[in-house]
Amino acid sequence: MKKKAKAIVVRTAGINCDIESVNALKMVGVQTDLAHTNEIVSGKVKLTNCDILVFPGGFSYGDDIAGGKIWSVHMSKVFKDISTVIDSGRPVMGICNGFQVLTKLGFLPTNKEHKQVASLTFNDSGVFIDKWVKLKVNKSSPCIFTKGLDDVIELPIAHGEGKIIIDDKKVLQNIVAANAVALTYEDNPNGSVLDIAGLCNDKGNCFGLMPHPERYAEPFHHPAWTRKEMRDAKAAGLMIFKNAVKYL
Ligand SMILES: NC(=O)CC[C@H](N)C(=O)O
Repeated sequence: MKKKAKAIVVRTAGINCDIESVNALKMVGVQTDLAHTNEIVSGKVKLTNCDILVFPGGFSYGDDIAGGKIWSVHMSKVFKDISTVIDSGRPVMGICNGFQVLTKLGFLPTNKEHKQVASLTFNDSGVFIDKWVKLKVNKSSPCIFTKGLDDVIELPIAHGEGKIIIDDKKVLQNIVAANAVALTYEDNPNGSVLDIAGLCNDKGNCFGLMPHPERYAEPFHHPAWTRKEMRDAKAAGLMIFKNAVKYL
């Protein structure tokens, strides 16, 4: 892509990782607009005008009903525009609360009817988990965001509803067959089926993940950053954003 890529980061009441997501995109050279959900629903901001679309993490509408539920109802008013962006192959990422939204809208996992076939619900432990975790990268996945990452990366998680549940065995089979599980937990902290931490669509351009890549955009974001090897390490979270640009 010759011209500077343009991204839209969507925010709404209760979102708290929007600025970090904007920052990560700017760090990889993307011109990024932060748009409120109301501006998008009213038509003031058109989602189809971006090259990269990000739904960041947080506690939209206070996690009322379920994490991401109310936000997904608002975003369903521009369902067609989100579909257009995804179907055209542009990178779309839902981080944590954003992943809950993409799932509740029926964009993840891939299914032709865009029905909700999965959900993210309460962690098995019943408590909010906030810690750094090790994640295995599925090298066979079509996910454009995880290309070239190390076999195992570290990112922080911070969620109460990170357990992905999928009842339909066919959906599970399709996910496995398509290598849609791009990231798995080494030590499943929430009880997710298949240890899923990150899931992409069949084409690999739409990606939802519970860990927070925007919170590891600089080596010093890592808790062990004062150790020489970590100071020199590449921040895995930033690589995920960089991959979106590389793909364009
Ligand atoms: N950090 C987040 O985006 C968390 C998502 C949601 N509020 C949860 O607790 O599950």
